[in-house]
Amino acid sequence: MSSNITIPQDGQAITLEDGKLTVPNFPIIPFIEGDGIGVDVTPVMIDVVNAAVTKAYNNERAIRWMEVYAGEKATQVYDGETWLPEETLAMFEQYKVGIKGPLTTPVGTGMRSLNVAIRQLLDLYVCLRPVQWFTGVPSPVKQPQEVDMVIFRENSEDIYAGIEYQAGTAEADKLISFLQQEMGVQSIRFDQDCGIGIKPVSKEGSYRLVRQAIQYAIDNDRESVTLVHKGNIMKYTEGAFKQWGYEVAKQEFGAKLFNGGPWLSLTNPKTGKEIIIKDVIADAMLQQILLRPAEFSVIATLNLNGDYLSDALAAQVGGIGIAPGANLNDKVAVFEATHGTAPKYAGQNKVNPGSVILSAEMMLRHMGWLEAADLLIKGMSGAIAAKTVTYDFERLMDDATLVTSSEFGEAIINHM
Ligand SMILES: NC(=O)C1=CN([C@@H]2O[C@H](COP(=O)(O)OP(=O)(O)OC[C@H]3O[C@@H](n4cnc5c(N)ncnc54)[C@H](OP(=O)(O)O)[C@@H]3O)[C@@H](O)[C@H]2O)C=CC1
Ligand SMILES: O=C(O)CCC(=O)C(=O)O
Ligand SMILES: [Mg+2]
Repeated sequence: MSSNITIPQDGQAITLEDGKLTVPNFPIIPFIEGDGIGVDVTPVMIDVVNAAVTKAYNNERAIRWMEVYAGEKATQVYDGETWLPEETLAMFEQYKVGIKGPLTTPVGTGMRSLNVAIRQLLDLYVCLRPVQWFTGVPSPVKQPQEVDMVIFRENSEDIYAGIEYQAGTAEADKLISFLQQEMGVQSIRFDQDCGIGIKPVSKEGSYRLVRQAIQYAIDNDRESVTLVHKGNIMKYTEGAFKQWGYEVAKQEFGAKLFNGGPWLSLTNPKTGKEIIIKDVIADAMLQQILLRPAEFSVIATLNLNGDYLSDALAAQVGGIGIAPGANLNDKVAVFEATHGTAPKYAGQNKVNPGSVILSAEMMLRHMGWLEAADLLIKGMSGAIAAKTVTYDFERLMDDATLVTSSEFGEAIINHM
């Protein structure tokens, strides 16, 4: 099949050797615009990043953006039925660092999530979502400055694996019969017209996620890693995740019992400080993050818990309009907003582009372009402090000036 992607001729690929990225001065970065509000936020992100890079490095460095396709735009560019072209995945793999806008997933019917498919097909097993407050952002909590957490959400397993059968199908009936007849299951309350799903959680998948979370705590001088799970109810999936999390802390990082256990502690080899490894059951965690946010720093959790937790925490610091994220493995990184396609606002130049812009800030840091990343934060802080904000913040702030998505981007650039 011929390609629909135009590779910038004046750019070079980012490469990886012995786990270290080599970033040329004119790197090619693949991006997916995204469905719905993708058209409102992604072009603003590109303008803001270009401005930060130009300001930081004059014209000695610049990103060569390369559009790749997924979602509705892919169906327009390809043959009408291709939602996630193979060459899109191949480009992310080849160019090592990319970024994407949100993609629509129909509810209760239709195809499975393209966002989840990208993570699974590229085995981007860490979903990294930092949650931090910017001074002046309206928040429903009294002390949003106490929220400073980094979520490591397992991104390749759990019920997001998509092993799920619709009620009334031969597959659902077969699986239910197997469970009842061969496994002695008696607890399926209504076995007629019953949908059924499976939740795979492995030792290897849990180990690699928690390993990254602990390493992050070491590298970034964080005081704790909290394993969040629902292991009292789902003993051999969520409970096993907790067990394996403690195990990896002991076996690979030398963690020891803290005050007689069950929590652990280890000495950060870089700072000599203590890092506590603890666990909290997921429902209790959702109240703890509201009542005692200062007690949590790095969080490691399974896919569904991480999805819920990241939106709940985002609300405490201004909402999903400003919450960034990244999907990572040891080779490839695809940065991505936390929010979805917000269809009711699509094409209105209204929503907050902050989430994908801050995802790009994480991307610049990942590339080692720290000066540009810092400028981006400076611009965002300045725009918020000047109260030139999009509708989501404006409706909660006194005396704020309401701006469009693109005007917010301009305000960020003006404050760099
Ligand atoms: N990674 C991805 O690509 C994701 C995709 N999705 C998909 O997106 C679609 C819509 O999902 P939905 O549950 O409605 O979630 P959305 O995140 O799209 O929107 C929910 C609400 O969040 C607020 N919001 C979202 N984005 C912004 C923004 N940039 N600026 C300001 N406010 C924002 C709006 O709140 P208000 O109404 O208060 O203004 C909006 O109505 C679904 O198909 C879903 O599967 C969902 C999440 C992630
Ligand atoms: O893929 C989707 O449609 C939703 C995914 C999601 O909510 C998330 O990753 O946070
Ligand atoms: Mg989500």
